[in-house]
Amino acid sequence: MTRVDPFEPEERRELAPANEYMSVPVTILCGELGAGKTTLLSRLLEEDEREIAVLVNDVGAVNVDADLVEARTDLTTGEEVLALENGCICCSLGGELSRSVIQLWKEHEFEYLVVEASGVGEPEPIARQFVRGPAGGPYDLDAVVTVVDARRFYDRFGDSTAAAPPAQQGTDETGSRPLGDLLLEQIEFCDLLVVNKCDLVSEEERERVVALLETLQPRADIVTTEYGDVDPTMLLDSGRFDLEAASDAAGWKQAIEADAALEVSHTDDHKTPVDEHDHSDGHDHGGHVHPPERYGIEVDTYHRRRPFHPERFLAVLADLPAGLVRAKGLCWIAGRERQAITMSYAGTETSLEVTGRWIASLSADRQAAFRDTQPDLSWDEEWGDRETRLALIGRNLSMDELTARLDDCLLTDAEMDADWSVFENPAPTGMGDTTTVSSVE
Ligand SMILES: Nc1nc2c(ncn2[C@@H]2O[C@H](COP(=O)(O)OP(=O)(O)OP(=O)(O)O)[C@@H](O)[C@H]2O)c(=O)[nH]1
Repeated sequence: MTRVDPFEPEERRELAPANEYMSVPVTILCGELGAGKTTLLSRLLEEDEREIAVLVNDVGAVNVDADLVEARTDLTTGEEVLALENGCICCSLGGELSRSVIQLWKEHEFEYLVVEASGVGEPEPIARQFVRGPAGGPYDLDAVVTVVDARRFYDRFGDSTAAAPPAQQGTDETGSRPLGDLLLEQIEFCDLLVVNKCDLVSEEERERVVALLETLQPRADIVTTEYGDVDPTMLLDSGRFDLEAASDAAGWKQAIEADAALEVSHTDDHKTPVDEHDHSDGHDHGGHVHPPERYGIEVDTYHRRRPFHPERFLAVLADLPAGLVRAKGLCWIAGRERQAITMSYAGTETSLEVTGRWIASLSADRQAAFRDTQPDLSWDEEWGDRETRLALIGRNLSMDELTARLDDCLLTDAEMDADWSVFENPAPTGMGDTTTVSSVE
């Protein structure tokens, strides 16, 4: 098997201040394993006249992608393929990725760089390398593009009432991996969504996929296609990327921010936060901006200032309704008074991860410092900023029922006065620790 080696140096360029050279535009291509990234890329290399360098990263020793792309690429005329062989881009950030792209830039003349992120790479840290990292000098991030397999996406999220999922067609050599957060993170952090394999879905199924994607990611443009047949101008030099906008683009994040903003606009009403069940009917959306409800797709938020009983909450997480597509946000679990825990559900599993500390668990000085910088932070005299605020995105499911089930997990008044440390508690404790709960169908 021939492999494209890290290149023999031809002429070395030296890094100079950014204004002394034209930075090279970069498109990052993400998407689940087998979604069609390589197919799309091969077409792009064929159709675009420019000299395009390609950085492929893949997990595992055999870098099939690099070989495939190489076979379609004429290295002598300038299109270059560099394989990152030592694992995944996102695990070697700041190290191998930056070194590789800078080395590539120094040693080769090319007009455009495409980074094909493996199906398991998180797009945001990769993108940040090209904005804030050392690669931000010679490169200019133009767009993050995520390729979605329409068939597989529909089968996972499209319609829970369908009798039996259609047989896998085409190409699913990787088998059906449990859908982790990653697929949705790739959808939620991008500028353009390419819905590929549309030959394997009906028109109605395709429309449902698009409607769900629009809900999960209201900011991205969406194009539907077969065999990656996308106009190269959609992917290259599109000028779409904006780090701040991309970081805030996720539908769940927007729902939570709208909910929090609504609360701020209603502050001054001196509620007793511990007893505040402000969405108890599940429909108190006030001024939320929700996408039009199509195909039964709905976005809701759940906000409570009373902790969950750990065992009851985990039992509900193990039995979430099939129509729930995405749930994400911070939760307050009794017995974890320091840990701000992010709950993230993406189709089959929920992860609970300690992603920070409640400000209320810091020293008085540090609390004051944080609260000075966040004047809008709602604060309870007894519990401070501890709260649960989740975005819920689903289709054909009763949000009222889900809300009621979550409410049953909240501590009762008697439990509020009990010793919380005696609860059986599988929730994570250390920063970065994660507990994963699989939904039993
Ligand atoms: N039916 C159908 N098959 C497609 C389409 N696009 C790509 N394929 C096939 O799907 C398989 C996977 O496509 P790739 O382009 O290798 O997917 P990838 O995202 O690069 O996959 P990884 O490298 O594993 O991450 C190949 O056999 C393609 O021929 C499409 O639109 N329709």
